[in-house]
Amino acid sequence: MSYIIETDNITKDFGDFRAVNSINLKVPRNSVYGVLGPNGAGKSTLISMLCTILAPTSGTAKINGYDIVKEANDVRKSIGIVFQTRALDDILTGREHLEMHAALYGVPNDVRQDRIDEVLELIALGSKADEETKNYSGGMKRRLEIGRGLVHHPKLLFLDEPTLGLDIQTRESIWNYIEDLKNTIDITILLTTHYLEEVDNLCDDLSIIDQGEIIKSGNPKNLKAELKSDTVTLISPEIDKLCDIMENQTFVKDIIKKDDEIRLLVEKGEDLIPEIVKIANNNNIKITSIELKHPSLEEVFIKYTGRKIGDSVKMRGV
Ligand SMILES: Nc1ncnc2c1ncn2[C@@H]1O[C@H](COP(=O)(O)OP(=O)(O)OP(=O)(O)O)[C@@H](O)[C@H]1O
Repeated sequence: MSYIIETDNITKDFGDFRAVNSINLKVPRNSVYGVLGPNGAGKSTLISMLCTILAPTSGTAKINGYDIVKEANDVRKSIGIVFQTRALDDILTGREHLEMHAALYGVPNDVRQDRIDEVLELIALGSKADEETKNYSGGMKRRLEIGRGLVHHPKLLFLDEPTLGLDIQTRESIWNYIEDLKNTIDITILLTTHYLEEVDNLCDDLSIIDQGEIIKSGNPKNLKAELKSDTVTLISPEIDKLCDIMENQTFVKDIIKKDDEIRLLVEKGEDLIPEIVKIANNNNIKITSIELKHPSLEEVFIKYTGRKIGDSVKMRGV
């Protein structure tokens, strides 16, 4: 497989504090990759090194095949960056922002206008292109910032907390744009976030980073499946009898009874549903409702970090 990002024990110390500790990350081309971690986990420090803004203390990385220290210029040409802090000038129009960025990145004059029109269409801002950005909504501003990161046709786009501070509706519309980008152009997107739904909705693969280290990587579906803790909730008018029978089944790891329902903790719940229905039928027990719930990424995060993503980080040092 070809990787657009490959890091080799990349490490960053600030004085005697180790912010990023020997990270080995491999990001496949043309994917959306999530780096998930609580505040202070080291996400921005890692991204800053990959973008050549910060030099690593030790270790190294290749971006699009180029070394981040020895071939920094080639790395910069290969990437687009959208930082979490908003950086638009209120009195410039959307088009002017894109023109400035295109000039800054040396997009040749003869293709510049076409590129800008192409990006405006991609981020659906064509009709607002000549308005000052002070009149844009939060979501439009964010789309413009993403568009700005695309004008020079990067192979890799870094999105640092792309939906931080946006309301849920705007967040969902940004997710749709990111999804469209991935399907429309030849690009890899690396996004850092502490929103679990963002990773679940968008990312092909993810790494959980905590206290400067990668503690688990994989794709969201497999990471959830690995927890082996599906819940099958059953409702029945004969719940006590059903509970007695289910308690004796070897596939039931745990059982919780609440009012007229029981919850069975099982592995691979979808494979077991026919078996559960058959057992109930054989015992003449009517089931009025059956519901399967897979574990969420939140449960994955708690398993590997020992706490919820919103909780503060532990103190750490070298
Ligand atoms: N220039 C610096 N000097 C000293 N410490 C720093 C510096 N930059 C970052 N840190 C520390 O390194 C750790 C990682 O910070 P970083 O910004 O990379 O985390 P993060 O995961 O991006 O957090 P957030 O989600 O809040 O942006 C934090 O404890 C932070 O205080």
